[in-house]
Formats: sequence, structure tokens, C-alpha cells
Amino acid sequence: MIDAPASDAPVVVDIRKLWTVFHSPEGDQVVHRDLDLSIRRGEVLSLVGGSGTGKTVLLRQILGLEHPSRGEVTVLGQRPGQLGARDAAKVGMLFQHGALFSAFSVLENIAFPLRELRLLPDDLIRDAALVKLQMVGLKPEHANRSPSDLSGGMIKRVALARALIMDAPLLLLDEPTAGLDPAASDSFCDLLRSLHRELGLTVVMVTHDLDTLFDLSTRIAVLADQRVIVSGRPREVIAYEHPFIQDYFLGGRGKRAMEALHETPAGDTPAER
Ligand SMILES: Nc1ncnc2c1ncn2[C@@H]1O[C@H](COP(=O)(O)OP(=O)(O)OP(=O)(O)O)[C@@H](O)[C@H]1O
Repeated sequence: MIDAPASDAPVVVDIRKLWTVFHSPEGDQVVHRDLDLSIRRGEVLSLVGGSGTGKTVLLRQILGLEHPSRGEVTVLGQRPGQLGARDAAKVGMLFQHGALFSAFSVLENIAFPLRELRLLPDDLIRDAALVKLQMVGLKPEHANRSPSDLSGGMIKRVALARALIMDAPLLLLDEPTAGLDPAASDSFCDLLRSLHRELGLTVVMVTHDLDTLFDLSTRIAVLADQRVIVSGRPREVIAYEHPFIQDYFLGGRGKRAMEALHETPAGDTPAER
């Protein structure tokens, strides 16, 4: 189980008065309006919200792939995207569906961000990639396989190893368990939980899967009405009155997840804290 960090842990991601506006011939689309969010070291912060509320865009802004129209995003005190390749050492990202290079082997995929930096000799890069391969529960004999020979769960693990190759203290997860069957999903959550503990990671996650959400989150932030309407422990969030929250958590699917939560002894899940 994941313990929430102390409330005075240092801030890793700080988002202040953020606006995201997309312009098109049909007019402007305001995705985020005056959005504030701070994420502290050791948190597993899950972003939930309806389709199109800007969860993925927010992850991309934290990663530095996109920039806000107004306001500020800082990661460890600096704006992402200003440091170029050095940003990769601060933020690792697990993209939805893994996004592996099909022409590369498993090990080449894992090593890719490190190789791009051109700072280390090939044998050291290979050794670092092999360490990460084992860290995500894969075996050295998987190293030379092609992504097309892997199961969905293994693809996620390779993508996670690649996200960890730079030893970044911040990990972004976009739908980490999407497309996995329940057993593979549980086992991937177990892996994320143990890596979070062993590596002292801060995690920002987008997920639509309520089991994953309740299993891993130390805090949930709900995006609606172009901002974070509430953030807190799962129970606090569920108690907040808003149509999206009633629908999302208290609809059929949500009720089942909540029942599972109630069956767990108090204090045993992140949701209870
Ligand atoms: N580069 C872009 N140019 C124009 N519009 C964009 C761009 N990127 C995202 N959008 C729009 O911004 C909105 C938010 O997109 P985003 O992918 O972040 O939503 P989301 O909350 O992750 O949704 P989902 O849960 O469906 O994945 C959507 O309406 C999307 O069409």
C-alpha cells in the first residue's frame, strides 16, 4: 500500500494560474482556466475528469512537450522544456499504449533516451538498460525480442523501464493499465507500488480505471469546469458535490469499486488515509 507523504514534503510540480487555449477557425477552446495544482514529493496524484477536460494536455505540459497559453508550470523549480535533453533526467513518461519503436528490440527501446543524450559509451548504456529490464520484472532473455512478440503487459513493462532509464524522480503515467486484463492490471499495479516505494518516486497519473485509481492514488484531483474542482483523499473527493463526481464515482461502475473499498479493513488502502 502507498502511504501519503508528509504534508510538508517539498513541492515537485507547481502549476499556477494555468490557461490552455486552442485556437481554431471555429473559435477558441479554453481547456484550462486559472488552474492551480501542487504535487509534493512521494505523492501518487491521479488526475480524473471527463473526456476532453485536458488531463493528457496537462501531462504534456508537465513534460514540457506543450506550453500553457498563460500561467506557469514548474518542475523541481524550473520550467519544463527550457533545459532540453536535461529535462529527460527529471521527468519520465509512460505513454498510453506504451509507444515502443517497433523496429527496435526491447533493450534498444529501453536504452533509447539514454543513447539520445550521447554522454555514455555503448556498454554502459546497455548495462543500465539491463538493470531497468530486471527492475520491471523482465528477464535478460527478453532483451533481444521485438515489441511485436510481447504481450500487452510486457509492452507496458518495457515502456516503464524506458521511462525509468534516466532515474528521473518524477514519473508521469498516462492510462498505465488501459488494455490490460484484470490479472495483468493487478500485477502492473503491484510493480508500480513497489517501484514507487523503492525509488522514492513522485507520480502523476491519468487513469479511467477505478481499481487502479483506488489501488495506487495517495490523492485524486478532479478536472471539471476547466480547473481542479477538488483534490484530496478518495473519500474526500467522493463526498464533494458535483455532477461529474456523482456520475463517475457513484454510477454503477463506481459503486462496485466503492463496495470493494468498504470491504478492505480501515487504514489498509490509500483511500482510507
Ligand atoms: N494540439 C491540440 N490542438 C487543438 N486542440 C487540442 C490539442 N490537444 C488537445 N486538444 C483538445 O483539448 C482538449 C483536451 O484534450 P486532452 O487529450 O487533454 O483530454 P483528456 O482529458 O486527456 O481526454 P480523454 O480522457 O478523452 O483522453 C480536447 O478537446 C482536445 O481535442
